[in-house]
Amino acid sequence: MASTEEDGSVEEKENNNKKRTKSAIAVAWLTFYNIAMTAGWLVLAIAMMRFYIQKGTHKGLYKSIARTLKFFQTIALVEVVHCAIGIVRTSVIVTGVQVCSRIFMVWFITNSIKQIQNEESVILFLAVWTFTEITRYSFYTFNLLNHLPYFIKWARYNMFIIMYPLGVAGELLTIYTALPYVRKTGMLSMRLPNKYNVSFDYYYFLIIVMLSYIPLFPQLYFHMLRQRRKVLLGEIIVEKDE
Ligand SMILES: CCCCCCCCCCCCC/C=C/C(=O)SCCNC(=O)CCNC(=O)[C@H](O)C(C)(C)COP(=O)(O)OP(=O)(O)OC[C@H]1O[C@@H](n2cnc3c(N)ncnc32)[C@H](O)[C@@H]1OP(=O)(O)O
Repeated sequence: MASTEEDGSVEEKENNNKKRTKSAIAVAWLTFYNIAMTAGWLVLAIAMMRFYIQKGTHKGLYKSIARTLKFFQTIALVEVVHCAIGIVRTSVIVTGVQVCSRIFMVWFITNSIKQIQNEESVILFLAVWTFTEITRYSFYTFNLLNHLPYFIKWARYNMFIIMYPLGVAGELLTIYTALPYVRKTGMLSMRLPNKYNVSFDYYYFLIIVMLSYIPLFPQLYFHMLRQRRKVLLGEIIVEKDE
C-alpha cells in the first residue's frame, strides 16, 4: 500500500517534471523563434529603407528583397504547427488563414507575376506586413521574457486597427492588377483537352480568392478586436471552439 502511494507520487512527480520540461523547451523554442523572426523582419525593413533612400524609387525594391521575404514569410508556416501542438493558445484555423493568405500572396502572386512587382500596392502591403511583424514578434519575445514594454503591447493591440485594412487593400489591389496578365498568359491554368481531363482557370480562381476576403477578413479582424479587449481592457472573453 505504502509502496503504491509512493509509486503514485513518483509517477505524479515525473509527469509534472515532464510537463515542466516540455513547457521549458516550448518557451525556449518560442523565444528563439520570435527573436529570429523579429530580426528577419527588421532586416527586411532596413533593406527596404536603404533601397528607397539610395535609389529614390520603389521600382526594383521587391526584387531586391524577394529572397529574404520568401524565406521569412514561408517559415511562418511553423506557427500553424505551434497552434496544432498546443504550445500557443491560438486557433489553427485563424492562424492558418492568416499565414496561408500571406504565402499565397508572396509565392503565387508577387513572385510568379513579374509584371506587377513594381506596383505601389506591393510596396503598400510589404510596408504594412513589415511594421506589423516587427511589432508582433517583438511583443511575443518580450512577453515570453516577462519584460514587456507598454508601448509594444499598445502597438500590438492598436496598430492593427489601421494596418489590417491597409494590408488587405494592398493585397487586393495587387491581385486585381495581376488579373489581366493572368488572363492573357493563361498561367497556372489547365485547359481541356488534356491527359488528366481536368480544367483549372487561375484567373477565375483569383477572383474567388478576392471574394473570399469578404467572409474571412472580418473574422480575423474581429478576432484581433476581441484579443485587444482581453489584453488591453482585461475583459474576460469566452471563445467559441474555432
Ligand atoms: C489558397 C489561398 C487562400 C487565400 C485565402 C484568402 C483569404 C484571406 C482573407 C484574410 C486575409 C488577411 C490578410 C492579412 C493581411 C495582413 O496581415 S495586413 C497587416 C496587419 N496584420 C495584422 O495585424 C496581423 C494580425 N494577425 C495576427 O496577429 C495573427 O496572425 C492572428 C493569428 C490573426 C492573431 O494572433 P493570435 O495569436 O490569436 O493573437 P495574440 O493575441 O497575438 O496571441 C494569442 C496567444 O498566443 C500566444 N502566441 C501566439 N503566437 C505566439 C508566438 N509566436 N510566440 C509566443 N506566444 C505566442 C500569445 O502570447 C497569446 O498567449 P496568451 O497571452 O497566453 O493568451
